[in-house]
Amino acid sequence: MPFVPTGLEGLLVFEPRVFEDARGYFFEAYNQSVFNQAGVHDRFIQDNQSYSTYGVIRGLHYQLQPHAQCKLVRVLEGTILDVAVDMRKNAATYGTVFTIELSTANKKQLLIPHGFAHGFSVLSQAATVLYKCDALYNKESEGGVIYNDPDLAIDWKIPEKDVIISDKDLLLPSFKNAINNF
Ligand SMILES: Cc1cn([C@H]2C[C@H](O)[C@@H](COP(=O)(O)OP(=O)(O)O[C@H]3O[C@@H](C)C(=O)[C@@H](O)[C@H]3O)O2)c(=O)[nH]c1=O
Repeated sequence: MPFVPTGLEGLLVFEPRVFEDARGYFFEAYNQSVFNQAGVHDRFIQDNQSYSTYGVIRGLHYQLQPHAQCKLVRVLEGTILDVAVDMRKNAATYGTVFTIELSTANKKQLLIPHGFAHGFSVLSQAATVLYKCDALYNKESEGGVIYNDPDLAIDWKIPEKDVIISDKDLLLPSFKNAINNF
């Protein structure tokens, strides 16, 4: 199975089989049947793509129910540190931070179920990130957690002086405050 468990229920690393030959490589970036066979039945209805330069941190973001989004994240160019935080109050892994490098080279994808906050930092000179979502963008239901929350203490692998982050993301609340409204 091309899915690797992470220890957090529903959070999976997808490692596609890559066919290499003299021309280059080929792989199925997404095949609904393969996901279904692994018990993943999310129906993706929106694709997002963003480009960011080194040091950019986007996140941590989520949409509240009933607009919660499952995300399947992959990198088209560069290397990112992808970060998922378990916000599910009744989960054994509530409050756990999971991080993984996703890159053009390793072709790994992260499947993030409902109930997680998501963000990433750009470790390469630039990165183009594509992620599929199972629910549409809904501005009113957007929420998030500040990237440097002291309880989560995430190592984004970017020196503080190099961090580039949106004004909007700098206003995000702490994990403790965000979880009250989650
Ligand atoms: C997320 C999103 C944004 N937008 C618009 C709103 C805004 O004007 C502009 C940029 O939005 P943001 O600053 O929120 O983009 P960004 O900070 O890249 O937001 C994304 O971050 C990553 C980590 C995620 O997990 C995503 O779900 C999403 O929240 O794009 C859409 O039209 N559709 C969308 O689905």
